[in-house]
Amino acid sequence: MNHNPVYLALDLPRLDAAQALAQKVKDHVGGLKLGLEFFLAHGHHGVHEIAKVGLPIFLDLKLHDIPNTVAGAMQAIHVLEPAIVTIHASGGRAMMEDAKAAAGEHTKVVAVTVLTSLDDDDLASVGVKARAEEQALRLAELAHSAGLDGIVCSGHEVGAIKRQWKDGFFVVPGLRPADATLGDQKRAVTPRAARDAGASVLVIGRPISRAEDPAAAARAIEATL
Ligand SMILES: O=c1ccn([C@@H]2O[C@H](COP(=O)(O)O)[C@@H](O)[C@H]2O)c(=O)[nH]1
Repeated sequence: MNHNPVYLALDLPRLDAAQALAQKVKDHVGGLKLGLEFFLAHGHHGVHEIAKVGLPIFLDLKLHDIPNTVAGAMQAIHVLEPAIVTIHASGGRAMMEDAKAAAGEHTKVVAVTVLTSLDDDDLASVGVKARAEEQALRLAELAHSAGLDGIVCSGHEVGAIKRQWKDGFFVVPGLRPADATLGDQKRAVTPRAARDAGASVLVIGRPISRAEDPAAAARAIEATL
């Protein structure tokens, strides 16, 4: 894997716009993340097109269903050879075990613990009594014991999780340079803080994609790491 830990989230509905953005920033990021917005619009063809840029592809599909269905979905994307795929840890141990068993050997399967757009009050409103950090730690432990490669969590809890899972692969989104707006992210830290706390991959979207000069924004973030 490229040593630049930044993966650009290509959350754009148009394939040509996503290709153009990827070309602009490709020398300043280590990989490209394609999420539901892109994959539902462009499917396998879109992934092949973005892969031509030459960077590792992260398919952020956040699969969450019964084990048999998630395993089938993993098999369906096997041919795309993604570097990283996400599933939801709250889908449970059997779902995570079956997802990992169905993934290609070069694909890292990582489980989303607590979305970075949620805070303690949001968790309480869906019946989770634990605080975000406690819940993320619990789900990270479950993902570890299910044999996954790592987890997705915020920069607030990655350090604590890494202390329990020393060789885990930690994907951290919800990153904002000090002067950037949060938008819908509630548990945000700076890219540097996340890296210092032990993140393996730094996922960054709007601070680059919505910048007037995305390449300059990516370069500025790279310079802080
Ligand atoms: O907990 C999570 C899991 C995934 N994401 C994804 O990361 C990017 C963040 O984009 P920004 O524009 O930098 O906020 C986006 O694709 C999310 O789907 C996340 O934010 N939090």
